[in-house]
Amino acid sequence: MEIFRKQLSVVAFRFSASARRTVVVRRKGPGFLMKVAPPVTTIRSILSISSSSPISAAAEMTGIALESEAEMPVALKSTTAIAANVNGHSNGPASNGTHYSRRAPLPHQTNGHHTNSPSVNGYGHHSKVFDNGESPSSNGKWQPFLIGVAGGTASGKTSVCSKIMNKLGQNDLEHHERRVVTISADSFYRVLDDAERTRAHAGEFNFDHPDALDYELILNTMHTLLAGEKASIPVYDFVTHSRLPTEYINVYPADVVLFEGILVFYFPELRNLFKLKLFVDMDADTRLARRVTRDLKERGRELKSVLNQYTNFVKPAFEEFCLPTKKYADVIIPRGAENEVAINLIVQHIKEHLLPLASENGSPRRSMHELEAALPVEVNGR
Ligand SMILES: Nc1ncnc2c1ncn2[C@@H]1O[C@H](COP(=O)(O)OP(=O)(O)O)[C@@H](O)[C@H]1O
Ligand SMILES: O=c1ccn([C@@H]2O[C@H](COP(=O)(O)O)[C@@H](O)[C@H]2O)c(=O)[nH]1
Repeated sequence: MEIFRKQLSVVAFRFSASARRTVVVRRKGPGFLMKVAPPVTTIRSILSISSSSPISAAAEMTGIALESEAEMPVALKSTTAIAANVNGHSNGPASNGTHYSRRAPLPHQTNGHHTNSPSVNGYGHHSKVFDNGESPSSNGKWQPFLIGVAGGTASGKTSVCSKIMNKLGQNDLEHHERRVVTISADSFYRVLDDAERTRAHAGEFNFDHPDALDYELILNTMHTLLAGEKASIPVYDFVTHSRLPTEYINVYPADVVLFEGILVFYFPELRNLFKLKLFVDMDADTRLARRVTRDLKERGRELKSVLNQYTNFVKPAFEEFCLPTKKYADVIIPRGAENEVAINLIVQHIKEHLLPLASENGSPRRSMHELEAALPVEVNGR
């Protein structure tokens, strides 16, 4: 297990320049399959890495090779479903309105003692797990690791987050044990007045403009989670273009928070909260085709209005507000959720953040075992 842990620690973003051959370790049932493979692909063809990223220098130096094996497509969920599913506490339309009680302490947060506060035992000494050289927080206290996931409409942001959650085995865990959560910016569309709602129903409201979002609530929510507290966020209904009046989602403190949305890199203050920024890249034709299918099936739209909205608002706003934020990304993921290799690298990066926290706190390392058990992917080492 220790060997496996060491192998984990050298993958993803800590490639050595000397790594010219790749040991592929694949978990198959209870054992490991190990093999040595020659380089097959360079990291540049798998995912684009921003030149400003601390990752880029390491990647530039390496000829690291990666292998991947196609997986079955994951079940794809609607954005709202994902937002709800992430914390598992949706009180969405089909629920009975019962809210979950406060999240139980995570194994690594208790040191064997029960506490309701995820931030009680300051994790300043874990700063080494942050590859960007920053400590978990400015005051040395534990903070969640915030990851922003941007990209155009229907680029696959939700699907990428869903895959990350699945690969980390988070969807299989009891809700109170989950250490990674996903939140969608779709939950934060602001409340429209009557005139705006009328325009929205006619397909004449610009939901792709930054003003369509309740930015204040977004920031408050992020700061609440960073403080290790529970946040309650609205449930958005795309059919009525409004929040469900009596429903909300409880998001409980987690070690890693994925926040996905078309404009999550647009606002500087929000953008600066992210320790890792991902941009999901997909060509416009594919995105339009997927959006049409999704909006007709899941968002109660007519073809004509989807196309009008796309031409008048979605496309121009993408070019004006979303695409320019691609430059802020640390990692660009071409082909969205199809890009297993890129997603596996990100999963490894998250594991590198989570595993040391679990093992260095005197915890029974249950979470580490759970994460490893849930890892059906190749792991590259030396
Ligand atoms: N690789 C894929 N192949 C086919 N359909 C996909 C793929 N990825 C996403 N989709 C579909 O495209 C639509 C948009 O995907 P989603 O992940 O919700 O994107 P976003 O969150 O960026 O809007 C969804 O209906 C989803 O099922
Ligand atoms: O009431 C609404 C609110 C938003 N939209 C559209 O949603 C997308 C963003 O969601 P993705 O899941 O990233 O596609 C945005 O382009 C808005 O146009 C909407 O149609 N109606």
